Amino acid sequence: MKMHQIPVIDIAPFLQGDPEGRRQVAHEMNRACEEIGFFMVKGHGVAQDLIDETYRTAEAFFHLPLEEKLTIRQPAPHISRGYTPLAGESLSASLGEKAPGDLKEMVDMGPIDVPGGEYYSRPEAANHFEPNLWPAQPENFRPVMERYYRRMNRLANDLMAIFALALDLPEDFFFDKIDKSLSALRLICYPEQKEPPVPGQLRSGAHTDYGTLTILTSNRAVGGLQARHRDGYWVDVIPEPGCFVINIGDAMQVWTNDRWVSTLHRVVNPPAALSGDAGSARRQSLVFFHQPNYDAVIDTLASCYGPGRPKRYDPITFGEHWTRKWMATKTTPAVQPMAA
Ligand SMILES: O=C(O)CCC(=O)C(=O)O
Ligand SMILES: [Fe+2]
Repeated sequence: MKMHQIPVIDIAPFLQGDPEGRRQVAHEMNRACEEIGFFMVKGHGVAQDLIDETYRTAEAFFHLPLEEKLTIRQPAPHISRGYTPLAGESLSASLGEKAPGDLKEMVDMGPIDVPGGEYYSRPEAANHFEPNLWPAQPENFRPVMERYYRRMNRLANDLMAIFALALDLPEDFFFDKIDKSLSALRLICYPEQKEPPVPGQLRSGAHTDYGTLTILTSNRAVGGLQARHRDGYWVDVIPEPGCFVINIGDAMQVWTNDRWVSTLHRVVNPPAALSGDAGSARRQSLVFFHQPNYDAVIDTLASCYGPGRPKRYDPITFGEHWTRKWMATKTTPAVQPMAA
């Protein structure tokens, strides 16, 4: 059966530990990852209050005047921290497709609770552990975002254990590749569109995510997320209340030699008739990109290649893969830096 909709998977039977339930959850996830690379999870155990508080805190930040938001502006293109104003990134450029900047503004945060030490100061670690930039307003921004980041990391670790089972590996197979993860939390606001987009301009251009998996929550505004099925058509990803939308990223596709698909996705513009209608066209999302350690080598799993099925990818460290992708997407700044 083809997946014309994104499947919903209840992971409670996995988290509760009953062996039959664990196998069933892993089986469903394998199917979703083979066919469409997207699924929704329920039974994940994350408190709705935490999700709501994080969403509201992000919303309060985006409602601040631009000058205020620019106080934590991304310091340089190679540093994935801080605020990026409208059209400051073009995601389709990560796949070599030139397009105008995406119609979104965002805040990027990286690893928290970094212990420090030799591993974190090697030349290859450069840029991956930059300090986060915290705004003065809203006042609770930092504790809320740190709490959300930690909880998402825990959920991602649970999902990676399910992925290992789904690939017939020991449950802890991925742990030493993600225990110093480069995961990133990104808050995105796609404002209502008062002016029509220029040709080729989307809310987010078509791209794949770079890491292992992405955990997304968003409102249900029109002008939403679409995932491209392996058979070539676009499927609307409509979030179910209480569920997270999960998609897998490039690292899983390389590890599995294309058995699992790092699905192309994009965020489309709202219909012109709704332009300027703030109530229904503003989209906001909280996106947690789970990403391996910078020195984790992403190399095809032994079970995914062999006679008649050659390796399709050369091994690469995650740090190198991420840097290539990230740097390709940076556009010329749309807003001039403020005068000193
Ligand atoms: O905001 C969304 O729904 C998706 C964003 C996304 O795909 C990304 O930033 O990688
Ligand atoms: Fe994405």
